Amino acid sequence: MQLLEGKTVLITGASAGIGRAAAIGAARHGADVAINYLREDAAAASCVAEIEALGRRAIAVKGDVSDPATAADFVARAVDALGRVDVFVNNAGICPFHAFLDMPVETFERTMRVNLHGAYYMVQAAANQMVRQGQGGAIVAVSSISALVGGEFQTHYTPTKAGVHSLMQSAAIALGKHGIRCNSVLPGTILTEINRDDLADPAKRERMAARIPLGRLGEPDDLAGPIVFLASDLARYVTGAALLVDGGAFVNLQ
Ligand SMILES: NC(=O)C1=CN([C@@H]2O[C@H](COP(=O)(O)OP(=O)(O)OC[C@H]3O[C@@H](n4cnc5c(N)ncnc54)[C@H](OP(=O)(O)O)[C@@H]3O)[C@@H](O)[C@H]2O)C=CC1
Ligand SMILES: C[C@H](O)[C@@H]1OC(=O)[C@H](O)[C@@H]1O
Repeated sequence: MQLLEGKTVLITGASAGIGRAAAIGAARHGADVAINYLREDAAAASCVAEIEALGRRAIAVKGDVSDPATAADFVARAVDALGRVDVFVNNAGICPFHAFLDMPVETFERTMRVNLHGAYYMVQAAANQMVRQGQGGAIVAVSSISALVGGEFQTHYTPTKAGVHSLMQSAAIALGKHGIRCNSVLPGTILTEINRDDLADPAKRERMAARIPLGRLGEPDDLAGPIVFLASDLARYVTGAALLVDGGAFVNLQ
């Protein structure tokens, strides 16, 4: 069953990791896809090629989500190329691990600007396009288990993920009257570039894996299904919700 047949999906931060898996997952379910990315031209082009090989249309638009102008540009170029916006996935994010007491101001501010401000500008631009189209839509934000729990070296990061989760709750209220649903996914620890250095320490990696009832750290593709589901009409009465995708890590106290 193709859950996104005939839909156009926009995804930020989709040259790699979770965003890329979601982009390809959406294409497998029949969607045309526009991806945003920051630096990796070749990776973005290969994501586009993979989507086209599935028989779907795709474009890649380079831009820094922390710049408000990027949001308007991404949506406008996606509409030019693909015609409309049915689904928006806010995924781009960074997590430069650092201790709290000597957190550099630039690291704190950059993390806030990319993860939270970027989400705000992008969700707002996508929602305005959906309202103009007048046929509703679905917005899925990639928050995190870190919206609910802390991390010693993530004091700048976890508040952004709580903020994204909260943004989806308020946007669900603001946009319900337009038929636009807003939900978040809360991934646990997923093996990507964002945590490659952090998990290079075998002891930490084992400790993280040991608390997961399903017995392994996550892979980007573990997020594709939940994101496609929330984006699809199967979830037509789901809005303001948050779906943990963590192998059970959050509920595993003892
Ligand atoms: N991996 C994990 O364990 C978890 C991740 N998450 C969240 O998932 C999301 C994706 O992370 P993940 O796939 O792991 O990370 P990756 O580092 O693998 O991918 C990050 C993606 O975001 C893009 N990106 C980074 N900064 C910007 C920016 N300023 N503007 C536009 N694009 C940008 C990158 O583009 P490029 O490479 O081209 O520069 C890349 O495509 C993040 O929001 C993260 O917080 C949540 C919970 C757990
Ligand atoms: C990057 C981390 O490994 C990852 O990011 C999150 O949001 C999770 O909480 C993990 O800590």
